[in-house]
Amino acid sequence: MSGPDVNLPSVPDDFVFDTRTDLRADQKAEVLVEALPWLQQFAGALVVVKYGGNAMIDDTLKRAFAEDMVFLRQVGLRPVVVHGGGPQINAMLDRLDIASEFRGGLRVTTPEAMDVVRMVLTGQVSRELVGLLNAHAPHAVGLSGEDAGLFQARRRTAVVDGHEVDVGLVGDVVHVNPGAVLDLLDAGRIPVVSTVAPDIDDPTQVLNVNADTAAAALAVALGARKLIILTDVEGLYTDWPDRSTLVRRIRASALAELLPRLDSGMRPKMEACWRAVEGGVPRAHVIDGRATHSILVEVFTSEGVGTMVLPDTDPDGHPSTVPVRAVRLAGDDQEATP
Ligand SMILES: Nc1ncnc2c1ncn2[C@@H]1O[C@H](COP(=O)(O)OP(=O)(O)O)[C@@H](O)[C@H]1O
Ligand SMILES: CC(=O)N[C@@H](CCC(=O)OP(=O)(O)O)C(=O)O
Repeated sequence: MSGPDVNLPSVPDDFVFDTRTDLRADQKAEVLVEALPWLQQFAGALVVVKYGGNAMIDDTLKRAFAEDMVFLRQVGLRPVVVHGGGPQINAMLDRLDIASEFRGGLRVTTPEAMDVVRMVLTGQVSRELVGLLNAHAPHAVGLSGEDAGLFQARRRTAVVDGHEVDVGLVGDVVHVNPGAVLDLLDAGRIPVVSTVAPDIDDPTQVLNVNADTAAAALAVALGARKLIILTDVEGLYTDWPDRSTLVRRIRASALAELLPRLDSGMRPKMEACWRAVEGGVPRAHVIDGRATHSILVEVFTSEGVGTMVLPDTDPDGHPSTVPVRAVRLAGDDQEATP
C-alpha cells in the first residue's frame, strides 16, 4: 500500500506501536476520571489478591498481573499477594514421575509430594512472581507460611460423596500471625505469600494448604478491605456451565445455601470468599484472571467484574449496598440499592 509521500521520523527497530485505537482521547480521560472515587475510597486499603491456576501459566497475563500489583501500590493501596501453583506442582510431579491425585478438590499429599509442593511453591512460583514484580521496582518480598510463624495449620480430611477421606499432609490454616506481612507493608513492600504451613501439632512437619483457603484466612487476620481471587472463569455460575447464570453479586447467606451444590473447582474459592466475608472482610471477589488487568477493572471501575460476595448486613447494621453496581442479587428478590 502506498500513501502520501511524507517525511516520517525514523523509528527504532524495537519501537512498539500503540495499537489501542479503540478509545478516543476523551474516552481515555473518562476512564481515568471514573477511577477517581474508587482511588479515593481505596486509598490505604489493604487488599489480599490470590493468584493461581491457569491465570498463572501465560507469560502476558503474568506480566499484566505484576503491573496491576505495582499499580495498586503506586496509587496508595497495600496489596498482599497469596499465590497458588497447582499446575506448576503437577508439571514438576510429572517430571519427577511422582503420581498425584485430587480428592474432594485437595491434592493427596504424600511426604514425597510434600517436598515437591514446598519446592515448587516457595522455590519456583514465589521466586518468579517476586522477579516479575521487582522488574518494575524493588518492592516485592517472598515469604512462606513457615516464615516468622505466619501460618499454623492442622491436618484435615476431604469429603468425597459425603464420606471423609484421608488426603495425607494437607492442612487448613488455624492460626495466622500476620506480623511479618504487616512489617513488610509498613516498609512499603509487596508481600508475596506461598501457602506451605507448619503443622500445629508437629511443627517440624509442613502441610500443603489450598491457596484459596489460606488467602481467606490471611485476609481476615489482616483486616483486609477486599479479598480478590483470580481464576480461569468469569466468576461464579449458579448453574455451571450455563453461561446465563453468572452471578454478579451474592450475599453470604445465599452463598452458604449454594455452597454444597458447587463442584470441587469452584467450591474452595467460594468457600474462601464466604469465610472472608463472615470473618469481617467487607467484600470478596472471584474474577477472571484470563482477562488482562481484570484486577484494575474490579477495583477502579463502577461496573466491577466477576462475582462479588458481600455480607448480609454491613457493619452499621444496614443491608449491605455498594454504589452503582446495581445488579440483581442471587438468592435475593430485591434490586440492589445504588
Ligand atoms: N459453579 C461454577 N462456576 C464457575 N466455575 C465452575 C463452577 N463449577 C465448576 N467450575 C469450574 O471451576 C474452575 C475453577 O476452578 P479451578 O480450575 O480449581 O481454578 P484455579 O485453577 O483458578 O484455582 C472453572 O474453570 C470451572 O471449570
Ligand atoms: C491441598 C492442595 O490441594 N493444595 C494445592 C496448593 C496449591 C494451590 O492451591 O494452587 P492453585 O491455587 O493454583 O490451585 C495443591 O497442591 O495444588
